[in-house]
Amino acid sequence: MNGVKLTPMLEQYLRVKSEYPDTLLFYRMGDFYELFFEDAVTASRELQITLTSRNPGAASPVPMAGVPHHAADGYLSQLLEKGFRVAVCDQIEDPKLAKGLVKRAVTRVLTPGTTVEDASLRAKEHNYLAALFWDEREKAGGLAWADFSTGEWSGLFSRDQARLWQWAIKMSPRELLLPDGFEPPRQIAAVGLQISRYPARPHFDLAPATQRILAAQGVADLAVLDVADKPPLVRAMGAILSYLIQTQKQDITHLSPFRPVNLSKHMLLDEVTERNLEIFRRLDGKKGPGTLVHVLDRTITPMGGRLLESMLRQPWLESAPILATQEAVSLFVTDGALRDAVRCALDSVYDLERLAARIYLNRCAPKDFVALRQSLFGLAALRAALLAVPGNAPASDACRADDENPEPASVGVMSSDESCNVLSDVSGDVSSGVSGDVFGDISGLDSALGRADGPYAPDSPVTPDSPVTPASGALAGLAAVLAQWDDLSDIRDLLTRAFVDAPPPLVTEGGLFLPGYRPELDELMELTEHGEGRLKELLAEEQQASNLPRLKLGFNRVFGYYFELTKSGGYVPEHFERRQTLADRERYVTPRLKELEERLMEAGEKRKALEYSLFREVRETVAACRQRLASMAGVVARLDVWQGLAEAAVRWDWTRPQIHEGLAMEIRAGRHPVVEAAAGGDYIPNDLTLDDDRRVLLITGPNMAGKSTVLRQTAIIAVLAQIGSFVPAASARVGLVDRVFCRVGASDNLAMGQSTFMVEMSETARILRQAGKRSLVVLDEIGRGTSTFDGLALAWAVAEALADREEGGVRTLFATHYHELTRLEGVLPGVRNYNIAIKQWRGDIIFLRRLVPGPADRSYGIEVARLAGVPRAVVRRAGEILEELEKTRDAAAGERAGHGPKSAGQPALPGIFANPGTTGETCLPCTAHPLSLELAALDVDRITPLEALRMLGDFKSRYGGENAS
Ligand SMILES: Nc1ncnc2c1ncn2[C@@H]1O[C@H](COP(=O)(O)OP(=O)(O)OP(=O)(O)O)[C@@H](O)[C@H]1O
Repeated sequence: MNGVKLTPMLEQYLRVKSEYPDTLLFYRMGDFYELFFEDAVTASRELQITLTSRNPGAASPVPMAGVPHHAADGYLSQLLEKGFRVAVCDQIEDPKLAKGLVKRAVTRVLTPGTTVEDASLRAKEHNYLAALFWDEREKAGGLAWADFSTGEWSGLFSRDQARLWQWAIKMSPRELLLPDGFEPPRQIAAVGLQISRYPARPHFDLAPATQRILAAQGVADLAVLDVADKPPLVRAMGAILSYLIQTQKQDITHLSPFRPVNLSKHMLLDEVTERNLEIFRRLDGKKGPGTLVHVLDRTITPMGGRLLESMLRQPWLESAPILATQEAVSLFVTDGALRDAVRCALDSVYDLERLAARIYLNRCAPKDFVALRQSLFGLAALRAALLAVPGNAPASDACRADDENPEPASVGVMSSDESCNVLSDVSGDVSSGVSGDVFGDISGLDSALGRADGPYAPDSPVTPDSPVTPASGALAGLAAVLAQWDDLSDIRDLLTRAFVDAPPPLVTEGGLFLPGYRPELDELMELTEHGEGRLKELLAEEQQASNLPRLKLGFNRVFGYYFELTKSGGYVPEHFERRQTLADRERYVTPRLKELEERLMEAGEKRKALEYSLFREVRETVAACRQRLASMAGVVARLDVWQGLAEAAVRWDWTRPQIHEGLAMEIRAGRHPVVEAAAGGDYIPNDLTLDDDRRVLLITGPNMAGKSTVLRQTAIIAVLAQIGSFVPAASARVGLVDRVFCRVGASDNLAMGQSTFMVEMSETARILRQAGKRSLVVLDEIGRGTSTFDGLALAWAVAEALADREEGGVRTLFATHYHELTRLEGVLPGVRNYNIAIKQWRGDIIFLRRLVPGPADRSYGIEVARLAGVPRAVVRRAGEILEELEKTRDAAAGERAGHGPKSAGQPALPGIFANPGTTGETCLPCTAHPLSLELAALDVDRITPLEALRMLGDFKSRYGGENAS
């Protein structure tokens, strides 16, 4: 900037820019937004727009780049997508009236986490802005997140910083606010979260945070929001509000009531499990095909998609909402006509939730009202579809879309006829807003289902293992929804009367409203659109009244409109005022012509101004209905999720699982939904049971046999069951799961600054500490990332620690190539061997994909390598080496034991597995060392460092042998 001669305009620019140093400043000049200096260079590179200069030819030219203001949205969303923050500086006075330089000010700051424009949002995904605060002295922290585009917000308090970071990764916010100086772990950089740093004061300060929250939520006490005793969470929430106020330049009042995550009500799926189960992204980080959500998501509206996403992130842990959802899904499964009709109606419902928020925030364009109007017609159609259930045919015939889906063979719910009868009998309460469902109850359905005498009444808990039978709750749920239904017909009628079908993009240009909406506007429209006709009418009147058939109408810049007569003489009416005399003609005006002309001239401007004010009036009317809109958006989201889950169930032939509060899981003919979708009809289903006798399944089998698949399908079935979905199995009984841990051996996380093995072990440590009796642990080849002996020893110890618990082993599926582990069966309670069967045929192996009891005989790694196309010579050589290794192993075992056991495919571990003097029975530490038992029982999270030190001394003195002090 040195040497640049600053004009007043550039001085103004730099003054504004200095207040927004971390943003690109879009500076309004006429019909363009211009960027200068560094910003111009950046924008021209990122947006591929021309870089020019403000003062070409000057000694120090000022770089400049610009975009037309009417096309700014597209450019803004590109910048947001790339992670930039943009301050929009508008002219805040009419340039025509300005004395000197036009006043300008930043009217909003756009950031990736606060955007509300569709172009910068993904329809079926939330767009979270998050803030994390950690109080080092109190050892407690809070993470809050808000979707500004919908108004949903939530968060959690924890005394475990690692847990907060895990949640931060899991919620994957577009932007994360951190207090200055608070360093995030390296994972955060690796997962690509955008961090914005803010001074702790005043953004995270407790007192102002409290004030901001109370004002934003319209409550007098934080206790109402259940955060009064969670100061770090209050600080994080306060930071979010402060950031929103700062960027949006307006009060933030549209957020729904804050609901902290209630960990006791939801199944916990940490971010590693989500990743390993490929729920939202494949292991390679990509979205789309290959993920569970891609197979499952048959929702139609954005709200439905987002609700499904929330449900998958936090499945329920309580049976009531699961059963309620199952009931509703069952109804849509059995009644294909209803499902079709509802799908058809949903098709015309746009993103009601975000539309309502945009309108409320005054960030809407005319097209938003047209979309809203259409959505409200969709609401009426939706209600008609639901009401038509008793008659069945009429509503669905009109828009029956696809009959290709076969009905599922077995669904244990009532017939649609039975359903219909109940539909109109029961009323209930419909919760407001989509977010109402996400982390709390689905109150409409729950309350309808939780009838005092019903099997799912909240105070009649499902007893362990008691089967849950279908009930007529779905109809009650639907009836409850219908009883509270609001078509918003007043708003629909208003919008129908008001807006044309294809309004222009800008509110200031006019052309938005329909004739007949307001008489005064009609007049102006008539003038602007039919002004010429009016003039012609006046001409005809004058010609007739004065009998001047040769009278003409003309226009010039000096006089405007005029009448013209030739000088041939003759009569000139009295009210004609001469304006100009030419050689052969004279030009006149009349009072009526002047008045008409004035009205014509003004009409264009007046019309624009009137339309603008009418637009604002309509906006305010609709904004006042935000609560009703949000409430219906919630209803639509729920219906959409129900029908979507039903559609998936029918499409993939899934069944309704039985949920119970015991610990057993029985899956008959289970399938992995994603692998099945790819394999088509070739998928081979498997049975799997976890119960008291079979608590820890050790699954062996050749590479490629299908171990990981069966492991993950079980976890996925549990997740699906607990969101209330049907599951890919012929039948399933699922004992409620409070946490799923899914770890895959050699996941590479170099980018996160940890070695593969380190990552694996820290994840394993977390499981051993956190997994409880109700958890489901899925371990896929743990221990593979180190030397064989270390790996085997660790895998062994981990399996022991999970199986050998006072309250009974943790439900665990453990896939391993360490065949030695199979010896744990019969030694530790609940451990059972399974393998995935193969067949050998002419030296090749055939994968049968069947899970069968018993251990596998060996790994068949070399055979699989051959199948994979490893060159023959290498395969042959590997065979020879394997033979040598086995001979050495047998000889060594023979030396030590005389006749040691022939281990299955792995070298025995000296000193651990060989047991001299026995005849080949299992020789591992059948009973664990007392120290390991004590360690296993120790809850490290609950002891202080001092206690730990004391215990260490104690262990050393008791088990330290000679060296014990
Ligand atoms: N039940 C099944 N039916 C059909 N195909 C299957 C089935 N199970 C697995 N497959 C196919 O086999 C492939 C390998 O399965 P998977 O990764 O589960 O094997 P694995 O035993 O875990 O192998 P490795 O030990 O090498 O990790 C899958 O990608 C899938 O294509």
